Amino acid sequence: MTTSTNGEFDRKPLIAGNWKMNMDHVQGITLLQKLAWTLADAEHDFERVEVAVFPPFTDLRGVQTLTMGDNLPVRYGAQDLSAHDSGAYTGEISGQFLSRLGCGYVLVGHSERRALHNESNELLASKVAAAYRHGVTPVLCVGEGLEIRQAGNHVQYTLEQLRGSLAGVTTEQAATLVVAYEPVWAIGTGEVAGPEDAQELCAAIRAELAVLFGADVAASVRVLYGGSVKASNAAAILAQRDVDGVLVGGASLDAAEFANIVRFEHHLVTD
Ligand SMILES: O=C(CO)COP(=O)(O)O
Repeated sequence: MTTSTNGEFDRKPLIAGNWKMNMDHVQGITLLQKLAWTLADAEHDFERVEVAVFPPFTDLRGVQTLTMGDNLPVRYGAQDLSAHDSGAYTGEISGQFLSRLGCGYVLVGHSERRALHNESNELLASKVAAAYRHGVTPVLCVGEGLEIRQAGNHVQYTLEQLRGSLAGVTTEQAATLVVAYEPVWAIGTGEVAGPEDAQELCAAIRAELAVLFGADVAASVRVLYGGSVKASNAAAILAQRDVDGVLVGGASLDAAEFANIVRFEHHLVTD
């Protein structure tokens, strides 16, 4: 993403909040209402900078009712989905259900699912396929752990995850894809990747997408950075050419802080 002199972006920035396993359905509604009021007060232009939240599954019906009832311009998605559409898969959630709940997006392959639930690139490729089958845009998460970074293999490792998790995706599907680069060592640690680190990997991801799907698709895919993003560091990260948004964990649970990340352009001058 660039912020050229006329203030136009190459791609519409996406500021996404991953609530993880926080906020029950009552708390979730309060948080979303606060966020919507704060952004409305600030006259935020949602056409210019898109906003999406990723609440727990149990919040999604309430989020749908609120956004429809109050006509909120905030988009939302789920944090995971099943590779299957229906059947004997106890505890799993179908992409079809997410679609019916108005989810525009779904996270696929968050590092916490890769690590805690042994989700492989092969399984994630089936989840990506399931998301497309039901018209929900996948936000594919990739990123390396500390040891891989220290060994200097972070680019190679991340691109392997990307290729493996996108196996079977068509060029047409890829045009709507969102990728989130989230280095595991920066998640929830307060250790944010420097803007140059974020740019290096986001650019490498875009270059790989060009190899896989062609330059036009690569130019349209939004690549986000995630890992300890806050209002105080978002603007510098988002000023990088290939960073088209951020995926925010902890700081998305505070409406005022998250709204300030959404309004990152207003911090560009002062940061
Ligand atoms: O995992 C993340 C978003 O998906 C990042 O989490 P934090 O912003 O809490 O580091």
